[in-house]
Amino acid sequence: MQVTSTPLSDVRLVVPKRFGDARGYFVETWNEQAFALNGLERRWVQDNQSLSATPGTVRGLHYQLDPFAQTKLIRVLTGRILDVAVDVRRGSPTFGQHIAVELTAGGLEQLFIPAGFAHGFCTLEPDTTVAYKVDAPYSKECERAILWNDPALGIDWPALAGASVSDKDAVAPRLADATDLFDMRPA
Ligand SMILES: Cc1cn([C@H]2C[C@H](O)[C@@H](COP(=O)(O)OP(=O)(O)O[C@H]3O[C@H](C)C(=O)[C@H](O)[C@H]3O)O2)c(=O)[nH]c1=O
Repeated sequence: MQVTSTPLSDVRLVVPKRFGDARGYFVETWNEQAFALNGLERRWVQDNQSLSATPGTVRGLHYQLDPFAQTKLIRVLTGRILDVAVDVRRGSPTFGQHIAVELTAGGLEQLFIPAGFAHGFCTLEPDTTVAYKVDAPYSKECERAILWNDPALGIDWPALAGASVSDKDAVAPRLADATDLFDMRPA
């Protein structure tokens, strides 16, 4: 398993070892010991999966507040996405900064996003299926969103981004207007 850092502290790109043969391949998509050895131990409590039919579907940018803040481990089962994490922790040296990385079914790449980051993606192919583990249960009350195409974030979405967006995501506040964020500043 290969784990690489990203410009956002604690956000990691994970690529599991692929055992290929004439039939195809086998991978361990998650292994408690391997993840713990890389400082990525989490007690996953929920597995999620979404299918997006239209290329250019954008889901996000979402996060949950404490006590249901979530670490997420994202991978693509079919298709391709541009996966984005935005630091929404006031006081963080990278507050408002993001990373954008392509995750593909064929490449087996995974993105490990700790709590404190808003997460979203744009699908790049039809019928893209995304699966992700979370270490806290869904909480509608603690769920928040920031606007996916907030110009201040400077996310270089592909031209097709926004072909399909939920009503909720279309009216999310810009980061500057968001009231409920994480806070790393000293009390
Ligand atoms: C997230 C979630 C949703 N739901 C229900 C609530 C809605 O009735 C329905 C669709 O939810 P939503 O439109 O929020 O789904 P997405 O837009 O794919 O949201 C996800 O997209 C971005 C990329 C994320 O990182 C989040 O994990 C998650 O918010 O599923 C549940 O029952 N459990 C859940 O854990």
